[in-house]
Amino acid sequence: MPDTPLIDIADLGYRIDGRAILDGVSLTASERRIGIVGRNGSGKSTLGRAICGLIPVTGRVRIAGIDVARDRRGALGAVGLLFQNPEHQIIFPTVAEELDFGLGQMGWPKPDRARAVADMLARFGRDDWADRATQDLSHGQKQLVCLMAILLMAPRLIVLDEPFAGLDIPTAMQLSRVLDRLDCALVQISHAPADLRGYDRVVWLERGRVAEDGAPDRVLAAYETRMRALGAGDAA
Ligand SMILES: Nc1ncnc2c1ncn2[C@@H]1O[C@H](COP(=O)(O)OP(=O)(O)OP(=O)(O)O)[C@@H](O)[C@H]1O
Repeated sequence: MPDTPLIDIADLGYRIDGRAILDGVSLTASERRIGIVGRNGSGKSTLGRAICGLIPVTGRVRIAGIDVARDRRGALGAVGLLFQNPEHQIIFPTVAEELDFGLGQMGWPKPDRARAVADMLARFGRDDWADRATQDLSHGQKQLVCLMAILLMAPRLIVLDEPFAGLDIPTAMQLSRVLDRLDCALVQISHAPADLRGYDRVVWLERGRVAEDGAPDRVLAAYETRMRALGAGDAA
């Protein structure tokens, strides 16, 4: 289906206690690198979860043609989410078990899973991590485990929720290189324009709605000007 957009979102809505968190968001996109910016509480993480089919929204969310909220198994091969906090993602005591889980969910036989997990660890030069306790890993190491777990499922799209938050400079540079090399499409959520340098398209969310959508230079310049104006006053 060459004409199927990678991201097909129409009139997306999500409410908590009657309050609109996402309100009429529409986005059709097939770019490889898409940024989502917006200030704290604008709905970025919620949109990320909606793109992955993890929350009950109104409207349409299709990723690579898959209705991600209804077709959960199909969604695993379509889109993966790197959570803002890896503590919220990791559930198993060892790295190998953590990496194995998603493939099990996808129905892979055990020997194939073990081979794929070993290959993934080798790809990142972490062959000795299989039996490491996940709870003993640093924040950046946990994040890498989460990213490896997603890559094993080979989704068409990965949503990264503030992936650089809390990383020191070398770890951030390493992650940046890892992300640059990925073949799959990325949606990166950030409030730092510098994180989205070189991206193909940027969507600016404001109070759960799309404020601007388009070329990064234009959207990020408008976003930064607006954020600085807000920051200069005391009412932000
Ligand atoms: N479980 C929840 N219960 C109540 N309100 C929530 C819940 N989850 C999100 N919200 C509210 O929804 C709004 C959007 O939150 P969201 O986390 O999507 O914003 P964000 O743009 O990712 O923010 P940040 O940059 O601070 O991470 C916020 O006002 C938040 O308080």
